[in-house]
Amino acid sequence: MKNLDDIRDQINSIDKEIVTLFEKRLNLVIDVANVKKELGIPILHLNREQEVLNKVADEVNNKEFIDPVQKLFVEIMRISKGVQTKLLFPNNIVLVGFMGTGKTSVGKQLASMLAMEYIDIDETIEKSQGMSIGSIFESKGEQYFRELESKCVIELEAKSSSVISCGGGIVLNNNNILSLKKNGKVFLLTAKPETIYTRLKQDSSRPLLKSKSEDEIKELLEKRRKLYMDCADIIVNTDNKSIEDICMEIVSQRDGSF
Ligand SMILES: Nc1ncnc2c1ncn2[C@@H]1O[C@H](COP(=O)(O)OP(=O)(O)OP(=O)(O)O)[C@@H](O)[C@H]1O
Ligand SMILES: O=C(O)C1=C[C@@H](O)[C@@H](O)[C@H](O)C1
Ligand SMILES: [Mg+2]
Repeated sequence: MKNLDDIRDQINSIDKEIVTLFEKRLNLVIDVANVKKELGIPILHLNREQEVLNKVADEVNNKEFIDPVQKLFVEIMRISKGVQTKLLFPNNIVLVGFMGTGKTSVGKQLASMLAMEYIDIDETIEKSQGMSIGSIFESKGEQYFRELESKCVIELEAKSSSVISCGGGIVLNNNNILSLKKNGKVFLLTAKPETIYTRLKQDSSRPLLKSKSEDEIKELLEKRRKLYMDCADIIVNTDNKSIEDICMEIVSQRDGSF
């Protein structure tokens, strides 16, 4: 029978090799990020992950280990992408815009694509209060919600390299925008009133839009238009675009300071 200590010694020495190799891999990942940055090459290479998974599967001797090896590489690539994006996106990506422009949908997918932390201000408030936004508006009033929103924004000043999806009314208090801009680039998502109406007509979770007509949406949008435009670093229209296309547009919009 094999000696347990001997086996553990072998595992320890393999772990040491893994650490050395992983560190080497991470350094190469950083090199890739720097080259991409310098040459302006798109950061995301969507087929690359599948190529790597196919390649490593070919390398496995015991075919029963293909699944665990691929799972390991999914994680290795997720961590590597996180290291790359920390370098390429040191700032937060802040998504603002009217209700239904897709801040939450786009933010979630963007964070996953770039392996960045995802923060949704509405969801953070709902979690901290143990109540839906509708219930907060109903039981405590809009002003109370706005105070929670501003408190949350101040706490987010400590964040970096995160995707932050704001609530639609974040622009109503300019101090919110000043805080978010300290560490972040503000992307304004836009959509036509008819698009917003179509996206949200079945959804009753937004107290300010409950059973509102397309014209009423248009009116509220007009009232807020200047606030949205004034805070935007980059504007991304979302009409007739898929969430994935919007994410790719945001990633490709980065500039030197981003
Ligand atoms: N580009 C898009 N194409 C089609 N449907 C979309 C698109 N973006 C968002 N939607 C849909 O619109 C609805 C609202 O989207 P989402 O919750 O992401 O908006 P939001 O900007 O976060 O709104 P809020 O300001 O209320 O937080 C969802 O049902 C979502 O699936
Ligand atoms: O535009 C707004 O004022 C709001 C948008 C939502 O994200 C929520 O924050 C809330 O429903 C208010
Ligand atoms: Mg949202």
